[in-house]
Amino acid sequence: MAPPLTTRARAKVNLDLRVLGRRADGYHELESLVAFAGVGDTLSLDPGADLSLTLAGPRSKGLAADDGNLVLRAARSLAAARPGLRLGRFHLVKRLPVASGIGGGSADAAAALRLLARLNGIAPGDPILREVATQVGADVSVCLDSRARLMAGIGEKLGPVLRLPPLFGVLVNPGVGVETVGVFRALGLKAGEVTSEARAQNLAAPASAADLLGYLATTSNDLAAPAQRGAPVIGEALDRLAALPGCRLARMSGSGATCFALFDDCASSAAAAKALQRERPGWWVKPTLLS
Ligand SMILES: C[C@](O)(CO)[C@H](O)COP(=O)(O)OP(=O)(O)OC[C@H]1O[C@@H](n2ccc(N)nc2=O)[C@H](O)[C@@H]1O
Ligand SMILES: Nc1ncnc2c1ncn2[C@@H]1O[C@H](COP(=O)(O)OP(=O)(O)OP(=O)(O)O)[C@@H](O)[C@H]1O
Repeated sequence: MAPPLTTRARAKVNLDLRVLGRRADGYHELESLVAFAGVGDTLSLDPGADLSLTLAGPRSKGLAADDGNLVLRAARSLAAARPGLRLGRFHLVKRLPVASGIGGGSADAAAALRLLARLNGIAPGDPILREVATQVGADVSVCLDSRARLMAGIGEKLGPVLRLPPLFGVLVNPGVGVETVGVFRALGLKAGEVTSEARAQNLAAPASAADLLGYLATTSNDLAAPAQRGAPVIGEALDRLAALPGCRLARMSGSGATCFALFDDCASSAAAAKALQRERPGWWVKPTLLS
């Protein structure tokens, strides 16, 4: 029997996030520099006639392997677009906190599309993958190849891949689930309202980590304030991160509650993660390279 096909579903980190306005359909136009972490879920696919999903892993509790799971939603959407698509049994090892601003579900959906593409001889660059990804969720498209780049529109417009200098990060989730829809709503924008101009379209890959940190210091995450109003513990996570020795930047990712901090080297990020985990044993704390 052939071994199952396997892929990683890496966490997405929004290094910055500007909300530019709200479209007539209610979705928000964004501009965000996105990077990917070394930590993630693992998805495998055992080819077979019927589509199914099983779950395991430290973060699978509370997540259902039902039709609402983004792995099955992505598979069904691709099957609808490609009649006759070969399917199979998916197995997801869930390590990323659910509803946490690091796109775990989106990464899983993108991973499902990659595995089905491999099984069915669909080329990674086939436009059908991008089309289906965009239907499944705003973040799924950027997770298809999980490379650092600028993301715009509602998440469907992707800039060229950026080779970022290595970033030594720590990811922290203070244990609260945050629903993306509520955070966007809390911005209070009216349909059709424009709040700011696009700014970063011509962003070139920064030559050094210092250049990138310099750029990031001029930006922010516009969703942090509304997310913190709903979940004040996010403010505590940001304060704890900022107080760690060697922290160069502490910021929330996506719609929260996961926050990240950046350090100059691997030893500093590892020491910081260890110290924070000791201080807050109930929080999810991961030192990781962002690229
Ligand atoms: C905040 C980010 O994580 C930044 O990367 C993403 O924009 C969110 O992406 P996502 O979780 O894949 O979002 P979806 O599952 O497509 O949308 C969830 C809900 O968030 C709101 N939403 C999402 C994306 C967007 N650009 N504008 C929105 O207003 C919509 O109300 C939508 O119903
Ligand atoms: N495989 C999956 N993994 C995680 N969440 C899933 C999955 N399938 C469905 N969901 C549902 O999707 C919603 C969003 O989960 P996810 O973990 O992707 O949020 P997120 O990290 O905030 O995403 P983003 O950063 O893209 O906004 C949750 O309400 C969750 O119940």
